[in-house]
Amino acid sequence: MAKKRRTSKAKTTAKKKSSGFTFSKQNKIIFGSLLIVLSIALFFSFLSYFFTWQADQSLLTEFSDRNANAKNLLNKFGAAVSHFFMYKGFGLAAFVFPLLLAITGLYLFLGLDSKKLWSKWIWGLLAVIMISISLGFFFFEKPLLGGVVGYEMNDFLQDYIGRIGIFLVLIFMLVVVSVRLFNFSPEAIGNYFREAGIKIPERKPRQKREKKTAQTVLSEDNPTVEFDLDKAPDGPSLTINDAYTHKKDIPSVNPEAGLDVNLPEIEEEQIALKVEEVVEEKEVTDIKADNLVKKYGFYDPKLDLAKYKFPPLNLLDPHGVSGGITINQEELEENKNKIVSTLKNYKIGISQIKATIGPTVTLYEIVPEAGIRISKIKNLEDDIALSLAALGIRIIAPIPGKGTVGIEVPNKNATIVSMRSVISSSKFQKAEMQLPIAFGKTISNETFVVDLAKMPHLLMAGATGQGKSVGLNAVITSLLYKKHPAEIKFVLVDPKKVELTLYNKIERHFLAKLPDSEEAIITDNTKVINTLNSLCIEMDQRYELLKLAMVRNIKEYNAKFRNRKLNPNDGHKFLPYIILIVDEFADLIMTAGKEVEAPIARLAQLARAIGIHLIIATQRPSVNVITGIIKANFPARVAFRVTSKIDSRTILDSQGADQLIGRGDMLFTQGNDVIRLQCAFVDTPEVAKITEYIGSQRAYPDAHLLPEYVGSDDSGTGVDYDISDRDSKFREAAEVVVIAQQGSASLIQRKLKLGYNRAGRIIDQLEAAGIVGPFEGSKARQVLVPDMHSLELLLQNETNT
Ligand SMILES: Nc1ncnc2c1ncn2[C@@H]1O[C@H](COP(=O)(O)OP(=O)(O)OP(=O)(O)O)[C@@H](O)[C@H]1O
Repeated sequence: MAKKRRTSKAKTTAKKKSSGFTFSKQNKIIFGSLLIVLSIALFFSFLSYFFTWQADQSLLTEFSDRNANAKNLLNKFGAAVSHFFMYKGFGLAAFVFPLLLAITGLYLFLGLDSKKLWSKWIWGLLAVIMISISLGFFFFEKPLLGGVVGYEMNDFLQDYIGRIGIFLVLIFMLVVVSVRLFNFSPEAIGNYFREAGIKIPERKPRQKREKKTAQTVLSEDNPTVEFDLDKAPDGPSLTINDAYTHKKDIPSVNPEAGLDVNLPEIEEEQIALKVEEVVEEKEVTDIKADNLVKKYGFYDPKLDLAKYKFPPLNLLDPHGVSGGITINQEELEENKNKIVSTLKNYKIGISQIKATIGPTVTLYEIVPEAGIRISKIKNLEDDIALSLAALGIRIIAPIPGKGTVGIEVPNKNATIVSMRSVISSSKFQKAEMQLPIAFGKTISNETFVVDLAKMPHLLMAGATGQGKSVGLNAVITSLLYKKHPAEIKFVLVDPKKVELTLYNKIERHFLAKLPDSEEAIITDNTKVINTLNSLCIEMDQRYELLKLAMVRNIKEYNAKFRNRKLNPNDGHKFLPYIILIVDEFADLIMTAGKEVEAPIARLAQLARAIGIHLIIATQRPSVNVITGIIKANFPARVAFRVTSKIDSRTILDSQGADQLIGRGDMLFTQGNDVIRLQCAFVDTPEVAKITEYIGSQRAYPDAHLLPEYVGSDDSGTGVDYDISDRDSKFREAAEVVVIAQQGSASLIQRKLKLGYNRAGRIIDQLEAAGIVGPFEGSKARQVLVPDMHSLELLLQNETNT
């Protein structure tokens, strides 16, 4: 305490002391004006001394005589002071004193920070001496100009270093002043002239003034400097204007001047100049585009259907879910206790447990006690499921990014996540994505939105009745709620013939088809090959356009087209995104075989940049359907519930999909983390309402036409096979087919234990031999030979001919 008091006392005395030395504001004004008046008096005294010094010199001894009058404007005082400062002192350099006094007076009068005054005085006095010596040196015959100091010092120095020595000293002092006050450097001088050469004349004074302020701040220059700077512009400015021809020269950056405040200003101008030069190259097209934009505005692809209205939210059903999830405290408590006791039975202690309630499952995050092995908990999956008497328990050990182990337990009453709730969420509404998809909600009840353009293709799998079709509808609905018909087109492949038929109504708005096809939605697998090949042609054409436009992807291309930088006469057009959706890929592979795989793989590999994205759904995620090449190109995968761990591995490369609970419970991965989601539910009547709403609006005259593909119509079957090239199992296969009266490759596969490809080849050979009919989509082929006897005859005839 005592110490504190002592320090505070010391502070106050210090304050008192310092206030004794500093001027009050009024005193500053008074003293400042006194100095200004004094400086004016000195200035006029000095000025008139030049003309009166001879007349007044004799009076200097009669200072006390009141009758004696001096000729100086300030009479005897003026004469005496001027004599002292100019004659006996520094000659013309004495003018610096009134200047210093005036500056000091102004500082005090205006209440400016007087700390900088010191440097001004030091530089001022130095200037006085320097000017005085210089004048004494150059005007040795007129000693008044340099004063006694100038004369005597010259005299003194001459005795020791001679006139040349004095000259060199003066030059050196000039350099010192220039470096310290004007930041002189050889580069700066060069830059100054070059820069001045490209500047428009009226900007020059501004540059000067900026330089001056910068120096006042940084180098605390003295009044002399300011005086000199004020003079400076007149001299070089004329020559600088004449140097206008150096316009293209870009001044080099002066590293030394980099410390100076006014350097960024110079740098800015350099950058601006560089940019101008780059622009010059593209000038013609850019100016053209700018003019077009000025005249017609940006190109708007939506203009054809300018009055198109996006489907309103009320077309979607809230599915009875008004608020959020209802939490059942008892259930939570019960599950927690069961988890804790089960783990305890296996001697696994828990230091912390936390629950996150999602729409379908609740995630219990546990922090095991130190020293517990994570794998031990992971192995207890089935035991925990047993004790909780619940299906669909999944253990995530550890949860990526967190130091916890997660146990997902299904809620007794799952909440439906309505499509309406995810579409209306701000996350989806505000999504700045190219192709936003609101899949559903995460375990922490957050809306999950992803960009299909980034995926860039999606593989969906799930056993029948687990929510695949609803998932596909959720994807399409999301896009319909966000995209204008001009921006996106769907190519729909629906071998089941019933799942996607509803979208027929929006054919002329949102669907794409082959020019010669009647229906936009492809239900016949044979036609898929043509469509896929057509998409490959579209892909190649788009790449060509991108190359011509010198852009890397569809986003940049469309932006350039909107800015009217691409000429439609050169074949450029606004490119909508194309999304190919195949609802039953396994079926497609089974019927159309390898011919489908090649274009799909090609599209998957290359189509991302040009805006063609594939979504492929399958019930059977077996390895012969989802082959290595397909998997490699579909990093984004969705798994609904599957029946086996193997299926889960095929689709996700990890297990877990077999432990889902169905009804839209799904796992999503985009390459690394697997996220559990509850898929948004959109029912068929809702889809019907949306398509009805869109379909009833003005449409394009036709569906978006894909490039024509001229391939073999019978899709490569009906090829003549040489009898000698036939498969060794051909005869057996023919018998199997005739006995069963069913021309299917899978039958041959099963009965003869062959691979799919070989069975497919044999079927083609059977067709060529006239044993089975042509390919008929999802139906088995017709068997043209009624019985074994006929088959025998047919084959015999063949060998005879
Ligand atoms: N996200 C969901 N939320 C709630 N219920 C769902 C969800 N998804 C699907 N269901 C329920 O599951 C049923 C079957 O879904 P869906 O028709 O999508 O299955 P699927 O996998 O397409 O079957 P299939 O392969 O046989 O066509 C739906 O009728 C619905 O009752």
